[in-house]
Amino acid sequence: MTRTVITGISGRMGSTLVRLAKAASDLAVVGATVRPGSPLSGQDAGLVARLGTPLDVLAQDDLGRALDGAKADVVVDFTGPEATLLHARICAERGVALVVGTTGFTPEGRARLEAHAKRVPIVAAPNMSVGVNLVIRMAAELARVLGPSFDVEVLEAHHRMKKDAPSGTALKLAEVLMEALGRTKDDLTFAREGQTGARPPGEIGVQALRGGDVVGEHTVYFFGEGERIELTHRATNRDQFAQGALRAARWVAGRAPGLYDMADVLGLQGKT
Ligand SMILES: NC(=O)C1=CN([C@@H]2O[C@H](COP(=O)(O)OP(=O)(O)OC[C@H]3O[C@@H](n4cnc5c(N)ncnc54)[C@H](OP(=O)(O)O)[C@@H]3O)[C@@H](O)[C@H]2O)C=CC1
Ligand SMILES: O=C(O)C1=N[C@H](C(=O)O)C[C@H](O)C1
Repeated sequence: MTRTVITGISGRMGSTLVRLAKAASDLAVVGATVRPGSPLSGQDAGLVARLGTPLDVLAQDDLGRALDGAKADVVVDFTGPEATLLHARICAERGVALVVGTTGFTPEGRARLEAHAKRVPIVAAPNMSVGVNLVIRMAAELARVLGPSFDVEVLEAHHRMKKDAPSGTALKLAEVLMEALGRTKDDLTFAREGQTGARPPGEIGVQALRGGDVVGEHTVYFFGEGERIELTHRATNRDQFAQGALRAARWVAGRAPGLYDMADVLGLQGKT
């Protein structure tokens, strides 16, 4: 049984995680948190996560308090960069493994996460869906085989409430495409406007759409002469992200300290 604490349980991902963890016979939800000062603190986690039934675990507005006496194996965190870094510090101090789905870290924030991962095992991935992680690998393979004569563009679409852009997944796609094509960050173009001139060879475009209730869509375009390839993933609900995160939670509990990603969890070997 993997004893699991879930943070941010009133959120879109937090509430999905509570529902799916409760339904899993090999996971026990032993703690849950909401934002500091939230009026939901002290209420039953099942009700806060809108399950309609109690969980017999009280939501706390502090991860330290949620961990007290919980004997947790792992914390699963989909909140925001600042909260996640605080949670990572608490996990490092307490020796508890962590799964991070949060996106939008600055390079400095990412470095702080790496520092905490020297003390405890952390799985961090911008997208926990198994399907998306396979798409990421396929994108790299297509780029390698098609080569520099194809123009590569990444397009993502998300709901109107998303706080960061481009999505963490789009940035990860750009990173693996860059590596596969031998390009650098200087080749990334995040928006176009005005007299841009002809598309420079080697450019990788990354564009973001926001609106409505779009759960998450990513397309990598390979534009060639006389043909074009489009590699698309569309999420129609959040369950696959949460199932991937719970798979990571089972996998990371008891591992050696280190920063892992979903490729490690899924056993995907070799270069992306
Ligand atoms: N890796 C993946 O597969 C996926 C990653 N994501 C990422 O996960 C993150 C969350 O997304 P989403 O669920 O849509 O966002 P939401 O805004 O719906 O949920 C975030 C929750 O975190 C809570 N929160 C904020 N600060 C704290 C804190 N200090 N302690 C506890 N709870 C806190 C918020 O509380 P309040 O409501 O009071 O503000 C909110 O309930 C984003 O970074 C998103 O990009 C999303 C989907 C998949
Ligand atoms: O905020 C979201 O909703 C999502 N964020 C992740 C990202 O930034 O890549 C993953 C998913 O597409 C949903």
